[in-house]
Amino acid sequence: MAISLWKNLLQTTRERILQRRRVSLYNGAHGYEEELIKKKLHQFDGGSINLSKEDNGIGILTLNNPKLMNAFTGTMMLELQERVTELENWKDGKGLIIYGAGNTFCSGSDLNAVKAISNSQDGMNMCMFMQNTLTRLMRLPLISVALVQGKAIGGGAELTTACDFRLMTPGSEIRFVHKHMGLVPGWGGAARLVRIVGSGAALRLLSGAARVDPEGALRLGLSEETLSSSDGTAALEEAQAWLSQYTEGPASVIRAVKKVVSAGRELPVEAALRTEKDIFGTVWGGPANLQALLKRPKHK
Ligand SMILES: CC[C@@H](C(=O)O)C(=O)SCCNC(=O)CCNC(=O)[C@H](O)C(C)(C)COP(=O)(O)OP(=O)(O)OC[C@H]1O[C@@H](n2cnc3c(N)ncnc32)[C@H](O)[C@@H]1OP(=O)(O)O
Repeated sequence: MAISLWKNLLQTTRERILQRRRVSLYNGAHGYEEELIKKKLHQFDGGSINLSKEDNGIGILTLNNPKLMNAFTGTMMLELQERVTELENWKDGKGLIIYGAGNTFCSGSDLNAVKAISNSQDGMNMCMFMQNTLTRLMRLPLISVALVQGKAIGGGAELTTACDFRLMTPGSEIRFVHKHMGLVPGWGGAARLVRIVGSGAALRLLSGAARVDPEGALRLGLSEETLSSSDGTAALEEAQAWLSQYTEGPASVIRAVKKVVSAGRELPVEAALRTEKDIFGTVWGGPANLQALLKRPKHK
C-alpha cells in the first residue's frame, strides 16, 4: 500500500515537472537571464515577424527581413516570442504556416548580431531564449507547416524543424551550415532533426553541412511534399490548401489531435498515455462527438 502510494506520488511529481517544463525549458536555475538577453537583443533591430489570424483557423506567420534573406535580427527574436504568446492565446486556431517574405525562408541569425554577442554569456542566453521560444512554438495546439521557398539556412533550417511539417517549393533548399560557422545548432534544431529523420541522416546533414533539395528532403522524410509553384503568393495558397485537409473540422477536435501527438512525441509512454486520457476527456461527450453520434456517419 505504502509502496503504491509512493509510486503514485513519484509519478505525479514527474508529470508536474514535465508540465512545468512544457511552459519554459530554462529559467534562473539554469543560469538563464531572460531580461538581460532581451535587453541585448533590443540593440539589434530591423525586420519584423508578422502574424495574421485567418477566419479559417489558420495563422500565417511571416518572417520579414528580405534585405538580409530574412535573417533574424535581435528584435525579430523578441517579436517571435511575442507572436508565439499570441498564438498560445488564440483559442480558435487550428493551423499555422510559417514562411518568409521575398520568396525565401530564412538565413538564420543576423550575422551582425551574432558577431556582437559572440561571448559565452550572451551566446548561452540567446540559445536558451530561442530554445524556449521554439519549444513553445512546437508545442502549440496548432498543426504547423514551414513553407520553404528559396533558402532555409542555419537557424532558418532549425526553425523548420520546430514545425510539424515542411513543404518545399521547386529550387528551394534546407541547409544546416553550422559546421562551416564553427558551430552546432543551438536553437534545438539537432534534437528535433534526429526525431524527424533519424540519427544517421541527422549526423550526415550536420557533419556534411549538406544542401537538401526538395527531392532529397522527400527521400529523408524531412519534407511532406514539393509544391508546384515557387512564386510567393501561389505557393502560400498551395500550402494553405494542403494544410486545410488536416484542419477541417471543429477547433476543439483538431487541437486535441495535435495535443495527443505532441504528448506521444515528447513524453515517456506512460505519461503520454495519461495525457491522452486527459485530452480524450475534453472531447468525449463534447458537441462534435454528440453531433456525430446523432448523425451516425458511416466511414466508407
Ligand atoms: C547561432 C547562430 C546560427 C543559428 O542560429 O543556429 C546561425 O544561424 S548563424 C547564420 C547562418 N547563416 C549564414 O551563415 C548565412 C550567410 N549568408 C549566405 O550564405 C548567403 O547570403 C545566402 C543566405 C546563401 C544567400 O545568398 P544569395 O542568394 O546569393 O544572397 P546574398 O548573399 O547576396 O544575400 C543578400 C544580402 O543578405 C545578407 N545576408 C544573408 N544572410 C545573412 C545573415 N544570416 N546575416 C546577415 N546578413 C545576411 C547578405 O550579406 C547580403 O547582404 P549584402 O552583402 O549587403 O548585399
